Amino acid sequence: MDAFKQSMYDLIVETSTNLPHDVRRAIKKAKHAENEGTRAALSLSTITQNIDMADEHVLPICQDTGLLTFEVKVPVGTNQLELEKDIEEAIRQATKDGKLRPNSVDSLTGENSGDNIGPGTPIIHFHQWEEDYIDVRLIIKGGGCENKNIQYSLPTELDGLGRAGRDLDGIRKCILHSVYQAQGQGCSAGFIGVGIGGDRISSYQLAKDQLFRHSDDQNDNEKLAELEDYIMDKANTLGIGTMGFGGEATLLGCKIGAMNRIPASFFVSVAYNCWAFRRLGVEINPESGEVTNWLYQDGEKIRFTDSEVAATSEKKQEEEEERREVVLEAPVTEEQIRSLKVGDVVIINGMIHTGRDAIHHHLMENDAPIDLDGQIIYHCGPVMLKDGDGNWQVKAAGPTTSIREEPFQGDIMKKFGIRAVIGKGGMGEKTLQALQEHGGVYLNAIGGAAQYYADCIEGVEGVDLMEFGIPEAMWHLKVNGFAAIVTMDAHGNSLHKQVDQTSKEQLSQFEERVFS
Ligand SMILES: O=C(O)C[C@H](O)C(=O)O
Ligand code: SF4
Repeated sequence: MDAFKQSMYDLIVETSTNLPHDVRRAIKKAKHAENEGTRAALSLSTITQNIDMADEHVLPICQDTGLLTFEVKVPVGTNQLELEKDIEEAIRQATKDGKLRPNSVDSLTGENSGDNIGPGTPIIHFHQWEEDYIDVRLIIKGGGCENKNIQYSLPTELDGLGRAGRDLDGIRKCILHSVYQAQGQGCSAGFIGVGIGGDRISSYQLAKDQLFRHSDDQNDNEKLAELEDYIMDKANTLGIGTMGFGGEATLLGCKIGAMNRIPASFFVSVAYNCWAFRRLGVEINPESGEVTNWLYQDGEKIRFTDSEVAATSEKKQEEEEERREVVLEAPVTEEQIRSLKVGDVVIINGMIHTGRDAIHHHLMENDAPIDLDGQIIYHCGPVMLKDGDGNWQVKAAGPTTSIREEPFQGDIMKKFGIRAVIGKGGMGEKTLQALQEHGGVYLNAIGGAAQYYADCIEGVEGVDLMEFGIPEAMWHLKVNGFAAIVTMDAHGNSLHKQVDQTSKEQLSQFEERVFS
């Protein structure tokens, strides 16, 4: 590999496996904000444990290694075509090495290109500049948080906040609303980049550009600096918390940029990024292709397993939340499931089977490749690699956003006798009703904790429907000590519904004008 290609490979691997120092600082702060002993605090501990594991094993922090987006600044006269080729080669290699999940899928046929290269993937933006070095910034942003991006066209009416007009106060309302609507589905606590003005496209681009700002920088624009502080303060009172379990840490960072617009349009765009905020940058010598400086790595690197940081929180919970631990092993009976309640922690041993979008779609029309009676389905698209002996190894395996399966989940559970599904972010009314009728339960795993869960997987016992590609196939996994929390039970209770309601009530307290 020549030097530039190697530098790009290093950038990709480092971005996927090692969170930048500024992001680590923000997560540490959140840990101190959470009340000790709560679900949110325990989930944050899993997250920080996962961050350290990914770093130590040089494996993906989250199994969704996202859409790779490069922002490249080059001295005038640099051959951009050469750089593009090298970046693509580096991506191919990182995919082969299990540092990236094959994530590039044909939008019409569903076919996975297998190497992360395809029309539109990766995204590479080149810009020329007057400096004498190359600056490459990379963000790998997963699908769950990308789906929670939102764009507002002002004036508009907002749930809980009323009318948002074409002024700073209307912008304020949109941003607060964007955090509320994301709930836990984008693996909160999250970071947001906000773009004001432009057209629909440039507004979103500006929002994403904000994610390249340093987490602890100060906005040059006084009004926007004030708004950023206000949002950080108020969004963290919404009570959404880690993974939407309720809690004190909902937003880890807020960066806002503004540009001109044309008189008839007024857009506010929000790019939501999960806690697994994977973005890094390097400065490169254009002659040698070597890295001269790593960006976002100033200050000390926080390692969460250090005893001082591991002590979760400064705040003590007044009353310990009641928590029951139940061990489950498939096949699970209806009686076992009906005995579970929201808040119980379930420890799973034995077999679980992955199934996400393509599998759910398939199962609506077809038979299952194995008997699913009493079984547990895991909404997960893992990173898998074959070892030297041709055996599959799990490299990363956290949950995916479950709500996408809402139209199918209840029917599929009933059709095949499935008793439990594990996912993240919760599901809706249709599934909640089916859980009640059929005797089923929804278990929430911690989003992004891909190393933590991969560690619970003792073996891969087989795979079906490989034609859907690695993330979408049905993997049969033997697990030991796989922990998840009951967030929807067979008695009509849903923690997600409850947090949505309370956070909406909280949101409505911010209806009054603040900025004139
Ligand atoms: O695709 C995945 O594995 C997860 C996705 O990023 C999600 O948050 O749903
Ligand atoms: S699973 Fe969660 S942490 Fe991973 S990319 Fe999706 S939103 Fe981010």
